[in-house]
Amino acid sequence: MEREVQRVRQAFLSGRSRSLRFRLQQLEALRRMVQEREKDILAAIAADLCKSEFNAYSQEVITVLGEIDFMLENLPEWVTAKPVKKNLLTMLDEAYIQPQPLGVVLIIGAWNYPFVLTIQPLIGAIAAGNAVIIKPSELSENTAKIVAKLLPQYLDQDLYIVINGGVEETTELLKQRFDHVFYTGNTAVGKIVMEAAAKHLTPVTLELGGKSPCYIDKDCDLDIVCRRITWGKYMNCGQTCIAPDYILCEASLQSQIVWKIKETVKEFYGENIKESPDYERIINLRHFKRILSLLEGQKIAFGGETDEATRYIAPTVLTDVDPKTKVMQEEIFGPILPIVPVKNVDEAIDFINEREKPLALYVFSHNHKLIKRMIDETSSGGVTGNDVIMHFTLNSLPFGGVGSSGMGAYHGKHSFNTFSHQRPCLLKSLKREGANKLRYPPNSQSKVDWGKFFLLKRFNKEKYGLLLLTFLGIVAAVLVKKYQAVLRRKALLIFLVVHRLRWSSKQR
Ligand SMILES: NC(=O)c1ccc[n+]([C@@H]2O[C@H](COP(=O)([O-])OP(=O)(O)OC[C@H]3O[C@@H](n4cnc5c(N)ncnc54)[C@H](O)[C@@H]3O)[C@@H](O)[C@H]2O)c1
Ligand SMILES: CCCCCCC=O
Repeated sequence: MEREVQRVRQAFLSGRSRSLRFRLQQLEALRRMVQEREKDILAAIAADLCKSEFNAYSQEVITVLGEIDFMLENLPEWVTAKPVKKNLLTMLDEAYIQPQPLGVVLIIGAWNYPFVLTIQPLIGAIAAGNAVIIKPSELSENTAKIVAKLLPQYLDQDLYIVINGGVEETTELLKQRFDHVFYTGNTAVGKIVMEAAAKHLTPVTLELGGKSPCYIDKDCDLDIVCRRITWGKYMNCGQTCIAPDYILCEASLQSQIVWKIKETVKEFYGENIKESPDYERIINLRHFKRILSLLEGQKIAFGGETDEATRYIAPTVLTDVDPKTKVMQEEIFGPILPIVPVKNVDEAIDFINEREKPLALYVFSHNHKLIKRMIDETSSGGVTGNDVIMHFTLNSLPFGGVGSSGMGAYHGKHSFNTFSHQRPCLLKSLKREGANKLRYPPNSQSKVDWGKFFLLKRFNKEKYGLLLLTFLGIVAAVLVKKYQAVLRRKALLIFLVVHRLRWSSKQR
Protein backbone atom coordinates (compact mmCIF):
# COMPACT_ATOMS: atom_id res chain seq x y z
CA MET A 1 0.00 0.00 0.00
CA GLU A 2 2.77 2.38 1.00
CA ARG A 3 4.56 1.70 -2.30
CA GLU A 4 1.40 2.34 -4.30
CA VAL A 5 0.85 5.69 -2.61
CA GLN A 6 4.54 6.55 -3.15
CA ARG A 7 4.21 5.77 -6.86
CA VAL A 8 1.21 8.08 -7.18
CA ARG A 9 3.01 10.80 -5.22
CA GLN A 10 6.06 10.56 -7.49
CA ALA A 11 3.75 10.92 -10.49
CA PHE A 12 2.20 14.01 -8.92
CA LEU A 13 5.62 15.47 -8.18
CA SER A 14 6.54 15.08 -11.86
CA GLY A 15 4.16 18.03 -12.33
CA ARG A 16 2.37 16.64 -15.36
CA SER A 17 -1.10 16.64 -13.79
CA ARG A 18 -0.96 20.42 -13.38
CA SER A 19 -1.20 21.84 -16.88
CA LEU A 20 -4.65 22.77 -18.14
CA ARG A 21 -4.00 20.86 -21.35
CA PHE A 22 -3.26 17.64 -19.50
CA ARG A 23 -6.32 17.95 -17.27
CA LEU A 24 -8.58 18.51 -20.28
CA GLN A 25 -7.00 15.53 -22.08
CA GLN A 26 -7.61 13.24 -19.09
CA LEU A 27 -11.21 14.39 -18.72
CA GLU A 28 -11.79 13.80 -22.43
CA ALA A 29 -10.27 10.33 -22.07
CA LEU A 30 -12.59 9.62 -19.15
CA ARG A 31 -15.56 10.70 -21.25
CA ARG A 32 -14.38 8.37 -24.02
CA MET A 33 -14.16 5.54 -21.51
CA VAL A 34 -17.76 6.07 -20.38
CA GLN A 35 -19.02 6.31 -23.95
CA GLU A 36 -17.04 3.40 -25.41
CA ARG A 37 -17.53 1.05 -22.43
CA GLU A 38 -21.07 2.04 -21.56
CA LYS A 39 -22.39 -1.52 -21.92
CA ASP A 40 -19.79 -2.95 -19.51
CA ILE A 41 -20.48 -0.22 -16.97
CA LEU A 42 -24.25 -0.68 -17.13
CA ALA A 43 -23.87 -4.47 -16.85
CA ALA A 44 -21.74 -4.11 -13.72
CA ILE A 45 -24.24 -1.77 -12.04
CA ALA A 46 -27.05 -4.14 -13.04
CA ALA A 47 -25.23 -7.09 -11.47
CA ASP A 48 -24.66 -5.19 -8.22
CA LEU A 49 -28.10 -3.67 -7.71
CA CYS A 50 -30.40 -5.54 -10.07
CA LYS A 51 -30.87 -2.31 -11.96
CA SER A 52 -32.16 -1.93 -15.52
CA GLU A 53 -29.86 -0.42 -18.13
CA PHE A 54 -32.25 2.53 -18.52
CA ASN A 55 -32.13 3.26 -14.80
CA ALA A 56 -28.38 2.76 -14.51
CA TYR A 57 -27.89 5.14 -17.43
CA SER A 58 -30.25 7.85 -16.21
CA GLN A 59 -29.27 7.66 -12.52
CA GLU A 60 -25.51 7.32 -12.91
CA VAL A 61 -24.01 7.62 -16.40
CA ILE A 62 -25.87 10.81 -17.39
CA THR A 63 -24.63 12.59 -14.27
CA VAL A 64 -21.03 11.56 -14.97
CA LEU A 65 -21.16 12.70 -18.61
CA GLY A 66 -22.86 15.96 -17.64
CA GLU A 67 -20.19 16.65 -15.02
CA ILE A 68 -17.33 16.00 -17.47
CA ASP A 69 -18.89 18.30 -20.10
CA PHE A 70 -19.38 21.01 -17.49
CA MET A 71 -15.74 20.77 -16.37
CA LEU A 72 -14.40 20.83 -19.93
CA GLU A 73 -16.42 23.93 -20.67
CA ASN A 74 -15.50 25.89 -17.55
CA LEU A 75 -12.07 24.67 -16.49
CA PRO A 76 -10.06 27.16 -18.58
CA GLU A 77 -11.74 30.01 -16.71
CA TRP A 78 -11.52 28.39 -13.26
CA VAL A 79 -7.78 27.68 -13.41
CA THR A 80 -6.84 31.27 -14.17
CA ALA A 81 -5.61 33.49 -11.37
CA LYS A 82 -8.26 35.91 -10.07
CA PRO A 83 -7.10 39.45 -9.21
CA VAL A 84 -8.38 40.69 -5.87
CA LYS A 85 -9.15 44.11 -4.36
CA LYS A 86 -6.18 45.92 -2.86
CA ASN A 87 -5.75 48.45 -0.07
CA LEU A 88 -3.81 51.71 -0.02
CA LEU A 89 -0.61 49.95 1.05
CA THR A 90 -0.67 47.44 -1.82
CA MET A 91 -2.29 49.45 -4.57
CA LEU A 92 0.83 49.36 -6.73
CA ASP A 93 1.40 45.62 -6.17
CA GLU A 94 -0.01 42.52 -7.82
CA ALA A 95 -2.55 40.58 -5.70
CA TYR A 96 -4.43 37.53 -6.91
CA ILE A 97 -5.76 34.09 -5.97
CA GLN A 98 -4.22 31.15 -7.82
CA PRO A 99 -6.10 27.81 -7.50
CA GLN A 100 -3.60 24.97 -7.18
CA PRO A 101 -3.91 21.18 -6.83
CA LEU A 102 -3.70 19.76 -3.31
CA GLY A 103 -1.55 16.74 -4.25
CA VAL A 104 -2.55 13.10 -3.76
CA VAL A 105 -6.24 12.59 -3.05
CA LEU A 106 -7.93 9.46 -1.68
CA ILE A 107 -11.51 8.86 -2.83
CA ILE A 108 -13.46 6.20 -0.92
CA GLY A 109 -16.68 5.38 -2.77
CA ALA A 110 -20.05 3.99 -1.69
CA TRP A 111 -22.01 1.07 -3.14
CA ASN A 112 -25.52 2.45 -3.62
CA TYR A 113 -24.71 4.46 -6.78
CA PRO A 114 -21.32 2.81 -7.20
CA PHE A 115 -20.32 4.44 -10.47
CA VAL A 116 -21.38 8.07 -10.06
CA LEU A 117 -20.37 8.32 -6.38
CA THR A 118 -16.83 7.22 -7.28
CA ILE A 119 -16.33 8.87 -10.67
CA GLN A 120 -17.94 12.25 -9.97
CA PRO A 121 -15.42 13.10 -7.22
CA LEU A 122 -12.66 11.76 -9.49
CA ILE A 123 -13.70 14.25 -12.18
CA GLY A 124 -13.34 17.12 -9.71
CA ALA A 125 -9.97 15.87 -8.47
CA ILE A 126 -8.57 15.55 -12.02
CA ALA A 127 -9.98 18.96 -12.98
CA ALA A 128 -8.16 20.50 -10.03
CA GLY A 129 -4.87 18.89 -11.13
CA ASN A 130 -4.45 16.21 -8.45
CA ALA A 131 -3.24 12.62 -8.45
CA VAL A 132 -5.90 10.22 -7.17
CA ILE A 133 -6.25 6.86 -5.45
CA ILE A 134 -9.76 5.47 -5.79
CA LYS A 135 -11.14 2.89 -3.36
CA PRO A 136 -14.56 1.76 -4.62
CA SER A 137 -16.92 0.02 -2.19
CA GLU A 138 -16.35 -3.72 -1.93
CA LEU A 139 -20.11 -4.20 -1.55
CA SER A 140 -20.72 -3.27 -5.20
CA GLU A 141 -17.99 -5.63 -6.35
CA ASN A 142 -18.88 -5.74 -10.06
CA THR A 143 -18.69 -1.99 -10.46
CA ALA A 144 -15.50 -1.94 -8.36
CA LYS A 145 -13.93 -4.48 -10.75
CA ILE A 146 -14.97 -2.68 -13.94
CA VAL A 147 -13.70 0.66 -12.63
CA ALA A 148 -10.34 -0.98 -11.77
CA LYS A 149 -10.17 -2.57 -15.21
CA LEU A 150 -11.17 0.41 -17.34
CA LEU A 151 -9.52 3.42 -15.73
CA PRO A 152 -5.92 2.32 -16.50
CA GLN A 153 -6.92 1.74 -20.13
CA TYR A 154 -7.89 5.39 -20.55
CA LEU A 155 -6.15 7.50 -17.91
CA ASP A 156 -2.55 8.10 -16.86
CA GLN A 157 -1.64 4.88 -15.08
CA ASP A 158 0.57 6.38 -12.40
CA LEU A 159 -1.49 9.42 -11.53
CA TYR A 160 -4.87 7.74 -11.13
CA ILE A 161 -5.02 4.27 -9.63
CA VAL A 162 -7.75 2.04 -8.24
CA ILE A 163 -7.20 -0.07 -5.13
CA ASN A 164 -9.91 -2.62 -4.47
CA GLY A 165 -10.55 -4.29 -1.15
CA GLY A 166 -12.62 -4.21 2.02
CA VAL A 167 -12.27 -2.87 5.53
CA GLU A 168 -8.74 -4.27 5.93
CA GLU A 169 -7.41 -2.58 2.79
CA THR A 170 -9.23 0.67 3.55
CA THR A 171 -7.80 0.68 7.07
CA GLU A 172 -4.30 0.17 5.67
CA LEU A 173 -4.82 2.88 3.06
CA LEU A 174 -5.99 5.33 5.70
CA LYS A 175 -2.66 4.97 7.53
CA GLN A 176 -0.92 6.60 4.56
CA ARG A 177 -0.48 10.30 4.17
CA PHE A 178 -2.80 12.02 1.68
CA ASP A 179 -3.42 15.66 0.85
CA HIS A 180 -7.18 15.19 0.93
CA VAL A 181 -9.55 12.33 1.75
CA PHE A 182 -12.98 12.29 0.13
CA TYR A 183 -15.27 9.70 1.73
CA THR A 184 -18.84 8.71 0.88
CA GLY A 185 -20.64 6.32 3.21
CA ASN A 186 -22.13 6.02 6.66
CA THR A 187 -21.52 8.35 9.57
CA ALA A 188 -19.80 5.75 11.80
CA VAL A 189 -17.11 5.04 9.18
CA GLY A 190 -16.94 8.79 8.51
CA LYS A 191 -15.62 9.20 12.06
CA ILE A 192 -12.99 6.47 11.48
CA VAL A 193 -11.88 8.22 8.29
CA MET A 194 -11.65 11.60 9.97
CA GLU A 195 -9.68 10.21 12.90
CA ALA A 196 -7.18 8.54 10.57
CA ALA A 197 -6.84 11.70 8.46
CA ALA A 198 -6.32 13.83 11.57
CA LYS A 199 -3.07 11.94 12.31
CA HIS A 200 -1.61 13.58 9.19
CA LEU A 201 -3.64 16.79 9.49
CA THR A 202 -5.24 15.83 6.19
CA PRO A 203 -8.44 17.70 5.31
CA VAL A 204 -11.51 15.59 4.63
CA THR A 205 -14.76 15.80 2.74
CA LEU A 206 -17.34 13.51 4.34
CA GLU A 207 -20.43 12.73 2.28
CA LEU A 208 -22.52 10.95 4.90
CA GLY A 209 -26.15 10.06 5.49
CA GLY A 210 -28.96 10.68 7.93
CA LYS A 211 -32.72 10.68 8.18
CA SER A 212 -34.00 13.17 5.61
CA PRO A 213 -37.47 14.45 6.65
CA CYS A 214 -40.27 15.25 4.27
CA TYR A 215 -42.97 17.62 5.51
CA ILE A 216 -46.32 17.69 3.70
CA ASP A 217 -48.45 20.75 4.37
CA LYS A 218 -52.23 20.39 4.11
CA ASP A 219 -52.23 23.15 1.47
CA CYS A 220 -50.95 20.81 -1.26
CA ASP A 221 -51.86 18.92 -4.40
CA LEU A 222 -51.51 15.47 -2.85
CA ASP A 223 -51.61 13.59 -6.16
CA ILE A 224 -48.48 15.36 -7.38
CA VAL A 225 -46.80 15.29 -3.97
CA CYS A 226 -47.27 11.54 -3.60
CA ARG A 227 -46.05 10.82 -7.13
CA ARG A 228 -42.83 12.76 -6.50
CA ILE A 229 -42.27 11.15 -3.10
CA THR A 230 -42.93 7.65 -4.46
CA TRP A 231 -40.35 8.22 -7.18
CA GLY A 232 -37.65 9.48 -4.80
CA LYS A 233 -38.33 6.99 -2.00
CA TYR A 234 -38.46 3.75 -3.96
CA MET A 235 -35.83 4.60 -6.58
CA ASN A 236 -32.91 2.17 -6.12
CA CYS A 237 -35.10 0.32 -3.60
CA GLY A 238 -34.77 3.17 -1.14
CA GLN A 239 -30.97 2.94 -1.08
CA THR A 240 -30.44 6.62 -1.84
CA CYS A 241 -28.60 8.90 0.56
CA ILE A 242 -31.10 11.72 -0.04
CA ALA A 243 -34.26 9.61 -0.25
CA PRO A 244 -37.07 11.03 1.91
CA ASP A 245 -36.56 8.93 5.04
CA TYR A 246 -39.91 9.70 6.71
CA ILE A 247 -43.00 11.87 6.27
CA LEU A 248 -44.23 14.45 8.76
CA CYS A 249 -47.84 15.59 8.26
CA GLU A 250 -51.09 16.23 10.09
CA ALA A 251 -52.77 12.97 11.12
CA SER A 252 -55.81 13.73 8.94
CA LEU A 253 -53.66 13.51 5.77
CA GLN A 254 -52.28 10.04 6.48
CA SER A 255 -54.94 7.85 4.85
CA GLN A 256 -55.01 9.93 1.65
CA ILE A 257 -51.23 9.84 1.42
CA VAL A 258 -51.17 6.06 1.90
CA TRP A 259 -53.80 5.55 -0.77
CA LYS A 260 -52.13 7.87 -3.29
CA ILE A 261 -48.67 6.37 -2.78
CA LYS A 262 -50.17 2.89 -3.18
CA GLU A 263 -51.81 3.93 -6.46
CA THR A 264 -48.59 5.50 -7.71
CA VAL A 265 -46.58 2.37 -6.85
CA LYS A 266 -49.03 0.42 -9.02
CA GLU A 267 -48.67 3.00 -11.82
CA PHE A 268 -44.84 2.89 -11.66
CA TYR A 269 -44.13 -0.80 -11.06
CA GLY A 270 -47.33 -2.60 -12.12
CA GLU A 271 -49.38 -5.15 -10.18
CA ASN A 272 -46.43 -7.51 -9.81
CA ILE A 273 -43.62 -5.32 -8.51
CA LYS A 274 -41.15 -8.21 -8.44
CA GLU A 275 -41.38 -8.40 -12.22
CA SER A 276 -40.80 -4.69 -12.77
CA PRO A 277 -37.47 -3.85 -14.44
CA ASP A 278 -37.61 -0.53 -12.59
CA TYR A 279 -37.57 -1.95 -9.08
CA GLU A 280 -34.17 -2.86 -7.63
CA ARG A 281 -33.05 -5.19 -4.83
CA ILE A 282 -31.28 -4.73 -1.49
CA ILE A 283 -27.50 -4.85 -1.87
CA ASN A 284 -26.82 -7.81 0.50
CA LEU A 285 -28.31 -10.04 3.16
CA ARG A 286 -26.95 -7.98 6.06
CA HIS A 287 -28.79 -4.88 4.86
CA PHE A 288 -31.88 -6.98 3.98
CA LYS A 289 -32.11 -8.28 7.57
CA ARG A 290 -31.37 -4.86 9.03
CA ILE A 291 -34.25 -3.30 7.07
CA LEU A 292 -36.66 -6.11 8.02
CA SER A 293 -35.87 -5.57 11.69
CA LEU A 294 -37.16 -1.99 11.32
CA LEU A 295 -40.65 -3.33 10.57
CA GLU A 296 -41.04 -5.04 13.94
CA GLY A 297 -44.05 -3.75 15.87
CA GLN A 298 -45.08 -1.31 13.13
CA LYS A 299 -48.48 -0.74 11.53
CA ILE A 300 -47.95 -1.61 7.85
CA ALA A 301 -50.43 0.40 5.78
CA PHE A 302 -49.36 -1.34 2.61
CA GLY A 303 -46.38 -3.35 1.31
CA GLY A 304 -44.27 -5.38 3.71
CA GLU A 305 -43.83 -8.38 1.39
CA THR A 306 -40.28 -9.73 1.33
CA ASP A 307 -38.25 -12.47 -0.33
CA GLU A 308 -34.91 -13.28 1.26
CA ALA A 309 -33.62 -15.34 -1.69
CA THR A 310 -33.74 -12.34 -4.03
CA ARG A 311 -33.39 -9.71 -1.29
CA TYR A 312 -36.71 -8.21 -2.34
CA ILE A 313 -38.57 -5.82 -0.05
CA ALA A 314 -41.79 -4.35 -1.43
CA PRO A 315 -42.46 -0.59 -1.33
CA THR A 316 -43.88 -0.19 2.15
CA VAL A 317 -45.64 2.59 4.09
CA LEU A 318 -46.01 2.65 7.88
CA THR A 319 -48.57 4.86 9.61
CA ASP A 320 -48.88 6.41 13.08
CA VAL A 321 -45.24 5.72 13.70
CA ASP A 322 -43.98 6.35 17.22
CA PRO A 323 -40.78 8.46 17.00
CA LYS A 324 -39.23 6.36 19.77
CA THR A 325 -39.31 3.13 17.72
CA LYS A 326 -36.27 1.69 15.94
CA VAL A 327 -37.37 2.75 12.45
CA MET A 328 -37.10 6.36 13.60
CA GLN A 329 -33.72 5.92 15.29
CA GLU A 330 -31.51 5.09 12.28
CA GLU A 331 -31.36 5.93 8.58
CA ILE A 332 -33.66 3.43 6.83
CA PHE A 333 -31.80 3.17 3.50
CA GLY A 334 -34.48 0.83 2.17
CA PRO A 335 -38.03 0.97 0.73
CA ILE A 336 -39.86 1.66 4.00
CA LEU A 337 -41.63 4.97 4.49
CA PRO A 338 -42.87 5.81 7.99
CA ILE A 339 -45.46 8.54 8.48
CA VAL A 340 -45.14 10.41 11.77
CA PRO A 341 -48.18 12.56 12.54
CA VAL A 342 -47.55 16.09 13.81
CA LYS A 343 -50.05 18.79 14.83
CA ASN A 344 -48.74 21.53 12.57
CA VAL A 345 -45.68 23.09 10.97
CA ASP A 346 -44.34 24.35 14.33
CA GLU A 347 -44.26 20.81 15.66
CA ALA A 348 -42.64 19.58 12.45
CA ILE A 349 -39.89 22.19 12.79
CA ASP A 350 -39.30 21.24 16.43
CA PHE A 351 -39.22 17.55 15.48
CA ILE A 352 -36.52 18.18 12.87
CA ASN A 353 -34.47 20.44 15.12
CA GLU A 354 -34.49 17.96 18.01
CA ARG A 355 -32.61 15.44 15.83
CA GLU A 356 -29.26 15.26 14.00
CA LYS A 357 -28.95 17.55 10.99
CA PRO A 358 -30.12 15.55 7.95
CA LEU A 359 -28.54 15.37 4.50
CA ALA A 360 -31.70 16.64 2.81
CA LEU A 361 -34.97 18.30 3.75
CA TYR A 362 -38.15 18.22 1.70
CA VAL A 363 -41.17 20.49 2.11
CA PHE A 364 -44.35 20.33 0.08
CA SER A 365 -46.77 23.24 0.10
CA HIS A 366 -48.51 25.74 -2.17
CA ASN A 367 -47.55 28.27 0.47
CA HIS A 368 -44.15 29.64 -0.54
CA LYS A 369 -43.79 31.48 2.78
CA LEU A 370 -44.17 28.22 4.68
CA ILE A 371 -41.41 26.62 2.60
CA LYS A 372 -39.13 29.59 3.25
CA ARG A 373 -39.93 29.42 6.95
CA MET A 374 -38.99 25.73 7.09
CA ILE A 375 -35.70 26.54 5.38
CA ASP A 376 -34.99 29.47 7.72
CA GLU A 377 -35.82 27.63 10.92
CA THR A 378 -34.10 24.27 10.29
CA SER A 379 -30.74 23.01 9.03
CA SER A 380 -29.87 20.27 6.52
CA GLY A 381 -27.24 19.52 3.89
CA GLY A 382 -29.60 20.56 1.07
CA VAL A 383 -33.26 21.32 0.41
CA THR A 384 -35.72 20.72 -2.37
CA GLY A 385 -39.10 22.42 -2.06
CA ASN A 386 -42.08 20.68 -3.66
CA ASP A 387 -39.98 17.79 -4.92
CA VAL A 388 -37.35 15.31 -3.74
CA ILE A 389 -33.76 14.41 -4.80
CA MET A 390 -33.62 17.07 -7.52
CA HIS A 391 -31.13 19.43 -5.84
CA PHE A 392 -28.53 16.66 -6.41
CA THR A 393 -28.89 17.04 -10.18
CA LEU A 394 -28.02 20.74 -10.41
CA ASN A 395 -24.26 21.07 -10.53
CA SER A 396 -24.33 24.77 -9.73
CA LEU A 397 -25.50 23.77 -6.22
CA PRO A 398 -22.94 22.42 -3.74
CA PHE A 399 -23.83 18.88 -2.69
CA GLY A 400 -22.93 17.84 0.84
CA GLY A 401 -24.05 17.45 4.42
CA VAL A 402 -23.89 19.49 7.59
CA GLY A 403 -23.28 18.32 11.15
CA SER A 404 -23.59 14.54 11.32
CA SER A 405 -24.63 14.30 7.64
CA GLY A 406 -21.17 15.40 6.59
CA MET A 407 -18.79 18.22 5.85
CA GLY A 408 -17.58 19.82 2.64
CA ALA A 409 -19.35 19.64 -0.70
CA TYR A 410 -18.85 18.86 -4.37
CA HIS A 411 -20.39 18.93 -7.87
CA GLY A 412 -19.31 21.31 -10.64
CA LYS A 413 -17.26 24.29 -9.52
CA HIS A 414 -17.72 23.16 -5.90
CA SER A 415 -15.75 19.98 -6.70
CA PHE A 416 -13.02 22.03 -8.30
CA ASN A 417 -12.83 24.19 -5.18
CA THR A 418 -12.89 21.18 -2.83
CA PHE A 419 -9.85 19.66 -4.54
CA SER A 420 -7.95 22.95 -4.95
CA HIS A 421 -5.97 25.16 -2.64
CA GLN A 422 -6.96 28.79 -3.19
CA ARG A 423 -3.46 30.20 -2.96
CA PRO A 424 -3.27 33.89 -2.09
CA CYS A 425 -0.40 35.63 -3.93
CA LEU A 426 0.94 39.14 -3.35
CA LEU A 427 3.80 40.27 -5.58
CA LYS A 428 5.58 43.42 -4.45
CA SER A 429 8.33 45.46 -6.01
CA LEU A 430 11.72 45.90 -4.35
CA LYS A 431 11.27 49.62 -4.92
CA ARG A 432 9.05 52.08 -2.95
CA GLU A 433 10.75 51.17 0.33
CA GLY A 434 9.58 54.48 1.86
CA ALA A 435 6.08 53.18 2.46
CA ASN A 436 7.41 50.00 4.09
CA LYS A 437 9.29 51.99 6.77
CA LEU A 438 5.94 52.33 8.51
CA ARG A 439 6.02 48.69 9.66
CA TYR A 440 9.68 48.51 10.65
CA PRO A 441 10.72 49.11 14.28
CA PRO A 442 10.97 51.29 16.23
CA ASN A 443 7.20 51.77 16.29
CA SER A 444 5.60 55.10 17.24
CA GLN A 445 2.24 56.85 17.54
CA SER A 446 2.83 58.48 14.22
CA LYS A 447 3.41 55.12 12.52
CA VAL A 448 0.26 53.72 14.13
CA ASP A 449 -1.68 56.74 12.79
CA TRP A 450 -0.30 56.12 9.32
CA GLY A 451 -1.22 52.46 9.66
CA LYS A 452 -4.77 53.46 10.64
CA PHE A 453 -4.97 55.69 7.63
CA PHE A 454 -3.66 53.13 5.14
CA LEU A 455 -5.42 50.06 6.46
CA LEU A 456 -8.52 51.31 8.26
CA LYS A 457 -8.95 54.51 6.27
CA ARG A 458 -9.28 56.39 9.59
CA PHE A 459 -8.00 59.92 9.88
CA ASN A 460 -6.29 61.61 12.79
CA LYS A 461 -7.84 65.09 12.53
CA GLU A 462 -4.59 66.98 13.32
CA LYS A 463 -2.80 65.17 10.55
CA TYR A 464 -5.72 65.41 8.18
CA GLY A 465 -4.03 67.90 5.86
CA LEU A 466 -0.81 65.93 5.77
CA LEU A 467 -2.65 62.68 5.14
CA LEU A 468 -4.72 64.20 2.41
CA LEU A 469 -1.56 65.50 0.81
CA THR A 470 0.00 62.03 0.96
CA PHE A 471 -3.11 60.49 -0.44
CA LEU A 472 -3.14 62.94 -3.33
CA GLY A 473 0.56 62.22 -3.82
CA ILE A 474 -0.19 58.51 -4.11
CA VAL A 475 -3.05 59.15 -6.50
CA ALA A 476 -0.75 61.35 -8.57
CA ALA A 477 1.93 58.64 -8.53
CA VAL A 478 -0.60 56.06 -9.67
CA LEU A 479 -1.84 58.34 -12.43
CA VAL A 480 1.71 59.09 -13.54
CA LYS A 481 2.50 55.37 -13.61
CA LYS A 482 -0.68 54.56 -15.49
CA TYR A 483 -0.39 57.35 -18.04
CA GLN A 484 3.41 57.44 -18.27
CA ALA A 485 3.51 56.94 -22.04
CA VAL A 486 0.79 59.53 -22.70
CA LEU A 487 2.47 62.05 -20.42
CA ARG A 488 5.80 61.49 -22.11
CA ARG A 489 4.21 62.10 -25.50
CA LYS A 490 2.42 65.22 -24.18
CA ALA A 491 5.68 66.59 -22.71
CA LEU A 492 7.47 66.03 -26.00
CA LEU A 493 4.70 67.80 -27.85
CA ILE A 494 4.82 70.79 -25.49
CA PHE A 495 8.60 70.89 -25.81
CA LEU A 496 8.36 70.87 -29.62
CA VAL A 497 5.66 73.55 -29.68
CA VAL A 498 7.64 75.81 -27.31
CA HIS A 499 10.79 75.21 -29.32
CA ARG A 500 8.99 75.99 -32.55
CA LEU A 501 7.45 79.21 -31.13
CA ARG A 502 10.86 80.38 -29.92
CA TRP A 503 12.40 79.61 -33.29
CA SER A 504 9.66 81.46 -35.21
CA SER A 505 9.94 84.54 -32.94
CA LYS A 506 13.70 84.57 -33.53
CA GLN A 507 13.06 84.39 -37.30
CA ARG A 508 10.75 87.39 -37.04
N1 LIG B 1 -23.76 11.87 1.19
C1 LIG B 1 -23.68 11.08 0.15
O1 LIG B 1 -23.41 11.50 -0.97
C2 LIG B 1 -23.92 9.61 0.30
C3 LIG B 1 -23.98 8.82 -0.83
C4 LIG B 1 -24.19 7.47 -0.68
C5 LIG B 1 -24.34 6.90 0.56
N2 LIG B 1 -24.28 7.71 1.64
C6 LIG B 1 -24.48 7.14 2.96
O2 LIG B 1 -23.72 5.97 3.08
C7 LIG B 1 -24.39 5.03 3.87
C8 LIG B 1 -24.46 3.71 3.15
O3 LIG B 1 -23.24 3.34 2.71
P1 LIG B 1 -22.32 2.32 3.54
O4 LIG B 1 -21.79 3.00 4.71
O5 LIG B 1 -23.11 1.07 3.73
O6 LIG B 1 -21.18 2.13 2.50
P2 LIG B 1 -19.99 1.09 2.54
O7 LIG B 1 -20.19 0.04 3.55
O8 LIG B 1 -19.81 0.73 1.11
O9 LIG B 1 -18.82 1.98 3.05
C9 LIG B 1 -18.25 2.99 2.30
C10 LIG B 1 -16.76 2.78 2.22
O10 LIG B 1 -16.20 2.74 3.52
C11 LIG B 1 -15.31 1.62 3.64
N3 LIG B 1 -15.39 1.09 5.01
C12 LIG B 1 -16.41 0.39 5.54
N4 LIG B 1 -16.14 0.09 6.82
C13 LIG B 1 -14.91 0.60 7.10
C14 LIG B 1 -14.08 0.62 8.26
N5 LIG B 1 -14.44 0.06 9.39
N6 LIG B 1 -12.91 1.27 8.17
C15 LIG B 1 -12.53 1.85 7.03
N7 LIG B 1 -13.28 1.86 5.91
C16 LIG B 1 -14.44 1.25 5.93
C17 LIG B 1 -15.79 0.63 2.62
O11 LIG B 1 -14.71 -0.18 2.21
C18 LIG B 1 -16.33 1.50 1.51
O12 LIG B 1 -15.37 1.81 0.55
C19 LIG B 1 -25.73 5.63 4.16
O13 LIG B 1 -25.70 6.21 5.42
C20 LIG B 1 -25.89 6.70 3.12
O14 LIG B 1 -26.74 7.74 3.46
C21 LIG B 1 -24.07 9.03 1.55
C1 LIG C 1 -30.49 10.41 -9.23
C2 LIG C 1 -29.21 10.08 -8.55
C3 LIG C 1 -29.25 10.23 -7.07
C4 LIG C 1 -27.93 9.97 -6.45
C5 LIG C 1 -27.98 10.14 -4.98
C6 LIG C 1 -26.66 9.91 -4.35
C7 LIG C 1 -26.77 9.42 -2.97
O1 LIG C 1 -27.03 8.27 -2.69
